Parts: sequence; structure tokens; C-alpha cells
Amino acid sequence: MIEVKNIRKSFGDKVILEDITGVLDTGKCNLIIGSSGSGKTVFTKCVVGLFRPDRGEILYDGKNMLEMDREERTELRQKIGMLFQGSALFDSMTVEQNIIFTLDMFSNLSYRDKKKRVNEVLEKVELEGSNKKFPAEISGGMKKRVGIARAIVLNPKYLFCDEPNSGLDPQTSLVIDQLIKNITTEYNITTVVVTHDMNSVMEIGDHIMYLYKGRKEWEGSNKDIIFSKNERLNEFIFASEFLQGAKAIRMLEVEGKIEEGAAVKEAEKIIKEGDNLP
Ligand SMILES: Nc1ncnc2c1ncn2[C@@H]1O[C@H](COP(=O)(O)OP(=O)(O)OP(=O)(O)O)[C@@H](O)[C@H]1O
Repeated sequence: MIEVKNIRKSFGDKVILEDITGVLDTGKCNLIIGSSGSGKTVFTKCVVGLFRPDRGEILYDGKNMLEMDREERTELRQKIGMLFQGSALFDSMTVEQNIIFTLDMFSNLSYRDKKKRVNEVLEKVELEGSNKKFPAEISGGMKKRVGIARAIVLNPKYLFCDEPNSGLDPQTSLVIDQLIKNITTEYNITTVVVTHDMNSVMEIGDHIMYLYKGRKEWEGSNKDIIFSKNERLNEFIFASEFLQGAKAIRMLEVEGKIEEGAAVKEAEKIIKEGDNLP
């Protein structure tokens, strides 16, 4: 679990984050949402230790990262996996080399064990056998999976994903979301996802923090979000037609006018039928 208490961050005299307090739960997908410039990236960089907040506390399982010495921070860093926007793979390295690179930096495993570990994580992201491919030879969705494989290769306790669906089509985005969700649950990881993707919000948003102009404006789950009465949040999320539709369907379910889950089953059917199209 990560607890953030009263975080403030400024650059010069410009205050970017003000008094942010919240909990990022273990075994859950914690989503950070908000419009462009609201401070999502700065917040996440503070939490992972890339920026030092002006004040506040960032507790990793009860221990304040801002008071850790160099050795403790290095130890913590090894427990954090990161999936960067655009996957950030080295183009001149194969899939396997990209993943081994992280093991070379942070582990003392033998070459043989490193290869074994690479195969394990490639299997986890359903890319077994892609070891020798270069990034240019694989699709955007596969690159994200390699990024995820690399992020989990050290068995992290915490996983940070920056816009994991950027540049992906909706169907591939669903697959990536589901993968992140499965890994989070299976390994009981504290996962933090910065996203603009409203489908992800509904699919995997166990816990959502909405930032507005550097402050935490709202928090709750994907079940709560469509019933929120927060005007700023509503303005932000209902700019998405998808969510307007989702809200309308959910209201019908609540009022008993359609069977609970019927709309989801229908959507799954449509996606499956789409798979079979020539
Ligand atoms: N290193 C920096 N120095 C000065 N200002 C910065 C720095 N990094 C970010 N900012 C400012 O902080 C504010 C919040 O930026 P941030 O990147 O966190 O927004 P965001 O919510 O992640 O936006 P987006 O969705 O567009 O990625 C912006 O006004 C930005 O210009």
C-alpha cells in the first residue's frame, strides 16, 4: 500500500500540486485521471521519487520514502516496475535483450536464470517465442506487452503505468487493461495507472483519483464514478460519449428496466462477432 499525505509540489513560484492526500491500495488498479495539465504526471513522479515534493509524506508500506537513505531508496526502487508511455523499448535490442537489460542492472542472476526469467514473463504476457524479435517487427500492442514483461521481471510490489493505452485501438486497449488487471490481482501488486482512457476507467478502475488543477477533487471506484454529483468530474468524464452511454445503461439496470449485466454481455457478443469478421 502507498499512502500519500499532504503533498505539495511547486516549480519556482508556480504551485503544481497542493495538499494531495490519498491511499493507493494493494492488489488494486489505482487510476489517476484528470485533464491535461492537472498534475497527473508530476504527482506520479513525486510518488515514484523522480521529483521531491516541497512537503508531505509518501509512505510505502508505512515507511516514508522522503526520509529513506540512499540504500533504502535503491532497495525500494527495485520493487517498483514502470511501464512508460510509448513502451520505451531500445530499438536496437531484441525483445529478450530489452528485458534482460533490467535484470543486468538490478539482479545477480546467472545468464541462464535470466533467460529462464525472460521466458516466464514473456509467457505471462502471452508473447512466448518472441525473444529474438526486434521492436520494429512487432505491433504497438505487442510492444506494450514487452514493456509490461520488462516492468514485472523483477517481481515488483508496485507497478506504475503511464498512459498504457496511448496509440492503441480500443480492442487492443482492452487486452492490455485486462493484462494489467490480472497481473495486479495475481501478484497482489499496488498498481498505479495514469490514463485519459475512459474505457479503462470503467474496466479496471478499482480506485480512481481525479485531479483538478493540482488538487484531488474526487476519489472513488468505477462503480461510483458514473453516479458522482461532482460537477467538475462530471464535466470531465461525460465529455466521453462512451460514458454517457454507460451511465444511461446503468440507470436502466438500477431501475430494473433491463437485467443486470445484460449490456455488458451484449457488448462482449458484439466484440466476439467482430473477431470473426473477414
Ligand atoms: N519539470 C517541470 N518544470 C516546470 N513545470 C513543470 C514541470 N513538469 C511539469 N510542469 C508543469 O506542471 C503542470 C502539470 O503537468 P503534468 O505533466 O503533471 O500534467 P498532466 O496532468 O500529466 O498532463 P497530460 O495529461 O497532458 O500529460 C503543467 O503546467 C506543466 O507545465
